[in-house]
Amino acid sequence: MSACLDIRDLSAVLPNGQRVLRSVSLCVQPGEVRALVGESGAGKTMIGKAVLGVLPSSVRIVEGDMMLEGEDLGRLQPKARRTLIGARTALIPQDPLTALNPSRRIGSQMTDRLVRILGWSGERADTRIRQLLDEVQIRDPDRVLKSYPHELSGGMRQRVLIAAAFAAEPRLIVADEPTTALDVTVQKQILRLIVQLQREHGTAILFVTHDLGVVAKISQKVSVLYAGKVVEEAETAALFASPQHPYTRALMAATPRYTDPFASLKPVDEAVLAGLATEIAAADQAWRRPHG
Ligand SMILES: Nc1ncnc2c1ncn2[C@@H]1O[C@H](COP(=O)(O)OP(=O)(O)OP(=O)(O)O)[C@@H](O)[C@H]1O
Repeated sequence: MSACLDIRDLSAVLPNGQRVLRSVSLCVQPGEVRALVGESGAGKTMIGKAVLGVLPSSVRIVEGDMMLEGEDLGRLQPKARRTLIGARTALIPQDPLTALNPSRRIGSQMTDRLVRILGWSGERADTRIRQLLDEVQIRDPDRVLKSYPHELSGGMRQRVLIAAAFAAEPRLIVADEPTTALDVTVQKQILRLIVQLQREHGTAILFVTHDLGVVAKISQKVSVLYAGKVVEEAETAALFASPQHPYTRALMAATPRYTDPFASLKPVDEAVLAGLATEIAAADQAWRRPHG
């Protein structure tokens, strides 16, 4: 069986030649949750955007392959690629408010993707959306479907977007810090909901987070990123039991009680960061030689 997502040696650069992704490789099996963890600017969101085909125009992929259920995305024509990505993937974004159009009712926004991208009838889309609203425990679907985004709480808006993401039965969901913009009390409920739906639907998730506590709760495998480079990947339990890379250990040490959302973060050890900078500079130099 092919992997759900197989990224090999993916490098992306800015117009000035700076690499924002450095030979990234990772594989997500069907139904598996893979966490991408790292500090701000590590390139977690960039990987998600590369998979969804929505990289900023200033970022150019210069090397590597991305296979979605065995289909090589790089070999497809742009239209075929968009269709494939639209049918097989979905996004749960970080900020539900900015992800929703403020001037349109929730109902039409939720059915839109099913009707426009997947060609479903309005009736089929409406039935499916109501089914999913029930799964995300929204008990008054009529009111929610008629509401505008600002009329719902942050948690409700994220429930709506989770329902929309699962509605078309994607094979892979990119969840980009889906609880970060929410109140701490709501974060746990939303995380629990994502796990529940992920298990019930057997969907693979690429879960972007800076929070090791979330990694421990949600994922089976984890890639630790720094400066666009995967510095370590492992089964989640193995990573916590025995982190191999000095940066992973430093990241854990910087979050002493990483299961506690109220624990204060400390800066990552500077000597470790200096070592990493040297490692990355050497890798960049070696990479530049054949790439001009
Ligand atoms: N639109 C853009 N154009 C150019 N560079 C960008 C753009 N967006 C992000 N970057 C750069 O790409 C690198 C990776 O950014 P990315 O947003 O993927 O990090 P991240 O790990 O998701 O961080 P955060 O947790 O802060 O979202 C950073 O150096 C960032 O400055």
